[in-house]
Amino acid sequence: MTRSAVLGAGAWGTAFAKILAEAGSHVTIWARRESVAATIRERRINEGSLPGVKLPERVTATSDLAAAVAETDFVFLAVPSQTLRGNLADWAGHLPPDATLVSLMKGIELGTTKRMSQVIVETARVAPERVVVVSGPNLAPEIAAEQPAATVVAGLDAARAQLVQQAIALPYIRPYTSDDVIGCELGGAVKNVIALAYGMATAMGMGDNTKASLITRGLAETARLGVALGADPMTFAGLAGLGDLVATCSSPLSRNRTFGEHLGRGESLEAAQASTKQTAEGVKSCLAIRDLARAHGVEMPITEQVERVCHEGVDPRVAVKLLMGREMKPE
Ligand SMILES: NC(=O)C1=CN([C@@H]2O[C@H](COP(=O)(O)OP(=O)(O)OC[C@H]3O[C@@H](n4cnc5c(N)ncnc54)[C@H](O)[C@@H]3O)[C@@H](O)[C@H]2O)C=CC1
Ligand SMILES: O=C(CO)COP(=O)(O)O
Repeated sequence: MTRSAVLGAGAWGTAFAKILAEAGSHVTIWARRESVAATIRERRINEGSLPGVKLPERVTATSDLAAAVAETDFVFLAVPSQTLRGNLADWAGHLPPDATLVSLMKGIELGTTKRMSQVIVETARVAPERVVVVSGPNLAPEIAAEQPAATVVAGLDAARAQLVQQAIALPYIRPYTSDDVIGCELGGAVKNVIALAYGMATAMGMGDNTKASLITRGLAETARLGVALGADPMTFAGLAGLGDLVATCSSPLSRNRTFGEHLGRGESLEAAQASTKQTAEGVKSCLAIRDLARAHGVEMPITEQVERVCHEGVDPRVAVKLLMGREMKPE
């Protein structure tokens, strides 16, 4: 039987531990707080992150990192993107020498503009072939409720990607493999930014034409950046591109969309942060994605405006006017 560690006891790490255990792994969740680890161990619940979900017997938890990763085949990383580098700096020395490191995160690092797999390679000092990414339309509460969904397992080493695919396949999870790590990671990170815009549009009472336009043009700018970075454009028509974008934008369960709704109601960034507790990755990633796009000479007008609303105090209504008033061009 395989052994897996899930590092990060948030909504996704917890839902993913349930998947892994049901698919046959022994799973240890690492939680930062011992009280969270103890409740998972003793009562098999993580009420703060995934309320009402009972975890299988094969899931245990600890706040001791070395114990969590000991003798594991797979180490799944599910901490907020901006904390990954700091965490891995502490963890790198404990990781088993041949374990596959799997990123479940959807963000781009501030300052460096690196994708999560790049941060893992650099900080854990591992070969890129050891890193696999899982990304797709996978809202944690729906997955925990065992509603059928598909996802993508992307890796440079096809054999490792297939092992991860087998480790998470279930009657309600259909994983596809891919070799497009760049495309899958960008799809996951940029959709959070577009979902912020979608949430703003929703709160401003905008209709379905506006929302369809945002999704479509949001995907266009994601694919433009992806192609500039070497991604396969077809990835953006797949689960990690359009699939995740549609799920995140259309679901009231999305933290990014919900955060955007707060901003669309005229709240400041600080007020929105105070009323939403969980991670809304797009809020920070929009800055990094904007910088990445500028560095590659790629236009990302929606991302630029989301960044201005989030971090420069621009009124979302003004952002809409600016987007609509851009110079005319072919699609
Ligand atoms: N929730 C979802 O539906 C999905 C989330 N993701 C991605 O998974 C990643 C994790 O997100 P969630 O679990 O949803 O977030 P969350 O907000 O539910 O949980 C984040 C967890 O990280 C912990 N944490 C915060 N700061 C930390 C630090 N400095 N070091 C270590 N741990 C820290 C928190 O205590 C919390 O347990 C994100 O990149 C997100 O985009 C991907 C797919 C689905
Ligand atoms: O990535 C997700 C769904 O695939 C979760 O989206 P949020 O982080 O916006 O909740």
